[in-house]
Amino acid sequence: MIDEKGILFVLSGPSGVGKGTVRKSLFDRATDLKYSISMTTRSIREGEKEGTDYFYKTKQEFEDLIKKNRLLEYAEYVGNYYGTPRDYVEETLDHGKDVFLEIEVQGALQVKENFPQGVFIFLFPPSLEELKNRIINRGTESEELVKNRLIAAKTEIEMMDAYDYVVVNDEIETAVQKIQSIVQSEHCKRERVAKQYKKALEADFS
Ligand SMILES: Nc1ncnc2c1ncn2[C@@H]1O[C@H](COP(=O)(O)OP(=O)(O)OP(=O)(O)O)[C@@H](O)[C@H]1O
Ligand SMILES: Nc1nc2c(ncn2[C@@H]2O[C@H](COP(=O)(O)O)[C@@H](O)[C@H]2O)c(=O)[nH]1
Repeated sequence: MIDEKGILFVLSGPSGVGKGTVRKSLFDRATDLKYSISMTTRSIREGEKEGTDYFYKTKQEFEDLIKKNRLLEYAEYVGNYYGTPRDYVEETLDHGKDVFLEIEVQGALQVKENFPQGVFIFLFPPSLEELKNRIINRGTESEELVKNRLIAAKTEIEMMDAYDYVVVNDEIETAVQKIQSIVQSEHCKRERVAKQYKKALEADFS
């Protein structure tokens, strides 16, 4: 059967590289992508909203979700849990809609095991110095947390080869356009495969 499910796109990259900024700019444009809102145990930041940025959970609530297998993937990242709701992603893909995840690397690797047909994009900083400046200037984390996130960034960058695409986030506009191009070309690839499959089926039955 021709696969009519949606495509799963996964965006990762070190903390402060600009994943959230690029994703929001992508979603501000006309897009058919559906964003999967994650669950987290981290505290809500000023300006964030429950159900828009995250679903905020206690540690106990999060561990219950893990036990009940309600998460497609989850990871402990710099002292907090983060995870992707399984039902939302599976149901949306089954309805033929594309899903976009913005998650860290350990979680992305778990997703890759279950969805090898997914499209994995790594957002890379123009330089490590710029990465550090961005996370410090965002001003949302204490000095210690910034330090821990930068330590995690090193390990994350080492895993970059596991991704299908690397996009450098120098100019936001350029990075967003590149991700839009990736989305379009992945659709074209699948259309081509579907056409080839259809042709082979017709030949079989003629
Ligand atoms: N291309 C860019 N040029 C300059 N500044 C940028 C760019 N992209 C993002 N920023 C800024 O860098 C900071 C970090 O961006 P953002 O919060 O989107 O990163 P993130 O990768 O989502 O981080 P985290 O993983 O910690 O949530 C923000 O202050 C944002 O405004
Ligand atoms: N494995 C997962 N990682 C996630 C998920 N949602 C967000 N994240 C990533 O966590 C870090 C920290 O996020 P922050 O909002 O505290 O700055 C960042 O890399 C996010 O992309 C998820 O569901 N699973």
